[in-house]
Amino acid sequence: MSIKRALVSVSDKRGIVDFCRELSALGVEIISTGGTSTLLAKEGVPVIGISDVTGFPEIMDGRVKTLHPAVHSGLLAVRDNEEHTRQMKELGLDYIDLVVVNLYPFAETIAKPDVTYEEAIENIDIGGPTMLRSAAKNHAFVSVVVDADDYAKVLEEVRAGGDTTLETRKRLAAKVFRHTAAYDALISDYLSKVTGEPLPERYTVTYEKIQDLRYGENPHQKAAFYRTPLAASDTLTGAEQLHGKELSYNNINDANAALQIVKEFDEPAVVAVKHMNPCGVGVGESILQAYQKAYNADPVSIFGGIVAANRYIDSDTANLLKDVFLEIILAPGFTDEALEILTKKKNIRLLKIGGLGEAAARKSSFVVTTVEGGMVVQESDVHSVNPDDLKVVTDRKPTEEELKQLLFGWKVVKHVKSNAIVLAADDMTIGVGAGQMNRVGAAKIAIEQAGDKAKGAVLASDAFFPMGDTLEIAAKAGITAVIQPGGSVRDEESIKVANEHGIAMVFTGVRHFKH
Ligand SMILES: NC(=O)c1ncn([C@@H]2O[C@H](COP(=O)(O)O)[C@@H](O)[C@H]2O)c1NC=O
Repeated sequence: MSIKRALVSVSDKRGIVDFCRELSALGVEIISTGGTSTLLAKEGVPVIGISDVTGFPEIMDGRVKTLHPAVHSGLLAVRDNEEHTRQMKELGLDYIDLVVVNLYPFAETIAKPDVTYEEAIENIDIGGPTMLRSAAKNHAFVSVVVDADDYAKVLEEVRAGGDTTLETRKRLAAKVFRHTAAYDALISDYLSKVTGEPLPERYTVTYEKIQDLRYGENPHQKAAFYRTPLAASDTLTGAEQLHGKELSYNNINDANAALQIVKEFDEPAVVAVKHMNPCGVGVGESILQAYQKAYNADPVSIFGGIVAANRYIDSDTANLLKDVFLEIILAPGFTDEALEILTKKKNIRLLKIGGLGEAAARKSSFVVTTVEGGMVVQESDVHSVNPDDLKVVTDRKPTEEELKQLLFGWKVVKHVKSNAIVLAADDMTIGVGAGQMNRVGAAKIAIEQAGDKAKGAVLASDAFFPMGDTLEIAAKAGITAVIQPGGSVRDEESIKVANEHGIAMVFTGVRHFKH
């Protein structure tokens, strides 16, 4: 067999003229639709209009142009089936051996901030996917190209043997079904959101590959990095890497964790992360001051960590950062001087992430966690506490300064793996107890890390205290104020201990488990 007839109908017209010119030179007859055929004709590529094949005009603003038996019989006929061949002859139909189609730009359309519902709907391609599916189903005989990156390979094979190989056709068909599935997933996602069904009976999401990773969490695990087609610019998937080697799987997770925490703050803030937990968080009047606090919070753990800042990194901050071994620094940007200083370090990765520090309310999205055989999906935890909603449950109210530190600690503890306790003082974390199997254990770790600094500091707990023991050790360490959700049947026990030690305690009414 050889490719004699191709149907070409593309929205993204990059590379199409050269591809068709070559095909034509190889003796392939080109059939095409409205805009594509106009372009080909203008560029001097011989082309037959689709209406000449269907005997039917392109109608309804292009809604119906290739949806015709003359097209789909030509694509779907099983060439070695006598009955199919007989029917084709009887009806005067011709085979189509190659389909080159890419679809209306639905993703780009709905990404536009001012897109109307009508515009989105009009950009749902119907004829294109129908041709792609027909051709892909019949890949035993028909070649189908949905990605301009495959033009070269197809040409190479047609040049060499008049047709593509069955192996290539199978590969192209699989790619088509991935493409149409992703296209439909995006449409269904858009409509589910419009109709207010974010967790429908079928969860059809689509991701596109950013890059293969060298390995996963460990060197024996394969891994790749994907993004949703509509990822916001202030996400890791939208980061611009300014310097350094490729991100690793662990880098991506850690950087993402750092990013989520730094987004909590409107004022200059710096977050240092190790193994997806914050080891140091600081806020200050400048990014330099915030970094100094984040560093001093735990000068040991920051080694080999990831640092996220919500302001430009300046030269003073860069001069301090350069002396620490860090995997990544991510920030909304770096001054030229800072870049000059930091790019001297070969092994550091510098990421620029737009939109940080702009104090925009955090948008809720959905977080997927796989379990063997399935997954669980939940809204992301973007709850932030309003100081007016805090309930003082102790005899003593927190002072203004205590309240400030409590709210700071609360923003951080939300991002620490449960059970989580964070001690804070002077706008920085001084002790982080993460991922413990009991709350008092997390408190012990945080208190031990803080040492003498625990005296006069505040404590934030991601969930309520099931008994009074955590308050006991907090009081012993010199903690003066506590923030926690409340809601335990034994809240009274903790309140009693707090009152006995003059601790001011507030309830948020909201829990921030993070597993
Ligand atoms: N309606 C149809 O029969 C139909 N056939 C092909 N298309 C699409 O029309 C686009 C190309 O249009 P044009 O050649 O007019 O620029 C392609 O994205 C193709 O997928 C169609 N459009 C939408 O459904």
